[in-house]
Amino acid sequence: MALRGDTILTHPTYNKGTGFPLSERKEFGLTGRLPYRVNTLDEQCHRAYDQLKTRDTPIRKNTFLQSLKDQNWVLYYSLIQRHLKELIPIIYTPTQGDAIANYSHLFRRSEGMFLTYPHEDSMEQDFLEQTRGRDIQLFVVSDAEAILGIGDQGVGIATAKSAIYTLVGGINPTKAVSVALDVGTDNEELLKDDLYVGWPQKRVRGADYDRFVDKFVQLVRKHYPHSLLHFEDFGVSNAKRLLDLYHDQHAVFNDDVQGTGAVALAAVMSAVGVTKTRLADQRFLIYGAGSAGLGIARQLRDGVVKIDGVSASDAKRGFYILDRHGLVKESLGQFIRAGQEEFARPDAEWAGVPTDGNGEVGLLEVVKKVKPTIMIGCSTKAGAFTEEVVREMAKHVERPLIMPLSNPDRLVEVKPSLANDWTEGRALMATGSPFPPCRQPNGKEYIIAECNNALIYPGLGFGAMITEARTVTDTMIIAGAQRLASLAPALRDPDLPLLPDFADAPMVNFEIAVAVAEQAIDEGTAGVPWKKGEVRERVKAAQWQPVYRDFVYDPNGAR
Ligand SMILES: NC(=O)c1ccc[n+]([C@@H]2O[C@H](COP(=O)([O-])OP(=O)(O)OC[C@H]3O[C@@H](n4cnc5c(N)ncnc54)[C@H](O)[C@@H]3O)[C@@H](O)[C@H]2O)c1
Ligand SMILES: O=C(O)C[C@H](O)C(=O)O
Ligand SMILES: [Mn+2]
Repeated sequence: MALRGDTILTHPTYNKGTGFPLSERKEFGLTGRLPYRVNTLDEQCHRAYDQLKTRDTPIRKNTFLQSLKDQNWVLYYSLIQRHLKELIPIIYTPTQGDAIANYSHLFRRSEGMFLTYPHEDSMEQDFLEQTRGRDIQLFVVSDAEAILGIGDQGVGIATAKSAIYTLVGGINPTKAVSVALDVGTDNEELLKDDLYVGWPQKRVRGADYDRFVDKFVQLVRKHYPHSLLHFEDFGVSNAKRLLDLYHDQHAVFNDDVQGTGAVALAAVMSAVGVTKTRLADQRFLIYGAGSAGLGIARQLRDGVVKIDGVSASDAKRGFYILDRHGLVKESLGQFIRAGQEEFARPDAEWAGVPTDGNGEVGLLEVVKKVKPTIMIGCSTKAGAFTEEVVREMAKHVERPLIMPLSNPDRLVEVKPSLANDWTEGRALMATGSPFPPCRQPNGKEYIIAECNNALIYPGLGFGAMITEARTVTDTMIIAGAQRLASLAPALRDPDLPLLPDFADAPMVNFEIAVAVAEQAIDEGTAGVPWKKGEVRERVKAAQWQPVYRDFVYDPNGAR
């Protein structure tokens, strides 16, 4: 390595702080630059954790950790790895929502790559400046139009998604880049804010937007043909459309559509294990039919087909989806958005069911008529699953599965404690953000599974990346979901949570990566000539660990 002195101390990839051993201090010109004591990584983590504890709110803890990440990656990842369950909600959902919403005000140091619409002409040069000499395997890109459930955040960058890839999936952070595609914002608050750091113009849409995104995707394809391109929090009019557009060109993955679909399928498989029924026996109600809601609907439908051997048209009959205009039924016409039409219910089926003044059928009426066994929320509408709705559902089903998946936590369709009370502790539950356990009337504690795509996307992505998969197929995703479901605690004991705990997420995602890689090899999507039997060892060997590596000074070497 050719870096020396302050340059190495201010470079988060190489900095070890007081962790530099004496020999390296001498070699890199640091002896006079650091205090006497050489600390172990354990000691450094101890100190950083003590400092973190003095920050009294989640957002202050988030800022502290961000600053640590700007200084020393090994220390940052090692500290979080030691306190994974406590700190994931600080760096990721739900706190990350506040951090992104306040990005311009909390701003200290930029991280990742910013490709901004008015600089379109220099995009290739900008891209190459940021990636030169690097072996990039993963791009996590967002245009920040639909960040969690909090909407358009302009220049919000999905760095937390990348950090989770490292923490949970074992991706080397030097091989991952977060990219902000800044095409403006329609968020008036941001446009009026003098401190806003993004491009303060209305969002570019239509052909200009498509050209800009395409330019970026083609750069990824040209310079990193074997990388995985992960799309995050794009608006509903673009998410699925872009996924379909690039699906056959490159290994692309939309987390909100596919990651959420996969983790929801695993939770539902776990629940049907508890109720000893089949996927094909369920009546699914999905409330909020945007990127996530439709991704889940399609994934569950495909799961019913693949796992229970039912035809696609029969499988589809079990689905009822609702959006802003209530139940999606054929007569909604122009209000049916692309992707919803395949789930639209025939009107004849709803004859005689009470509607509002506009002929729309609301949630309560759908629950009364359909008697769903599963109700999933991805609407961003806090409290939409009211007491009346939940009690009505629980009247007809012994163990209703209720999954309010909207994030962050303040946007959940129903708080688990309320759903637990209203169903006398009978509800099986999984949420998008972490929630405390509930107490059932029999005195038992019920742990609420966290059904967040972070429980699966790091493994899905790693499996695709390591095999240099040419495309990410539905069958690879189902293989990952099935492996996740097989690890569900509820399958061992129905009183246990529907999904593994986040503390076990690294082990779980290792298994998911293996399953996805094996599937890619089986179906011929893999670009590497591996045999299935070697996958486990390959994945293990490729996982990055946050430990200090020895450095040798070489004035002529790379940095
Ligand atoms: N748990 C997870 O892993 C996970 C993953 C992805 C998204 N989410 C959450 O799901 C929510 C939706 O995300 P998305 O990416 O699908 O957003 P989206 O904007 O694509 O979809 C939201 C949908 O909800 C509909 N909607 C809004 N208000 C409604 C209302 N009052 N009644 C019925 N429908 C309504 C919208 O019309 C839209 O179709 C967000 O809160 C997001 O954080 C959770
Ligand atoms: O970011 C998350 O917590 C999950 C999901 O991708 C979301 O958009 O809500
Ligand atoms: Mn998301």
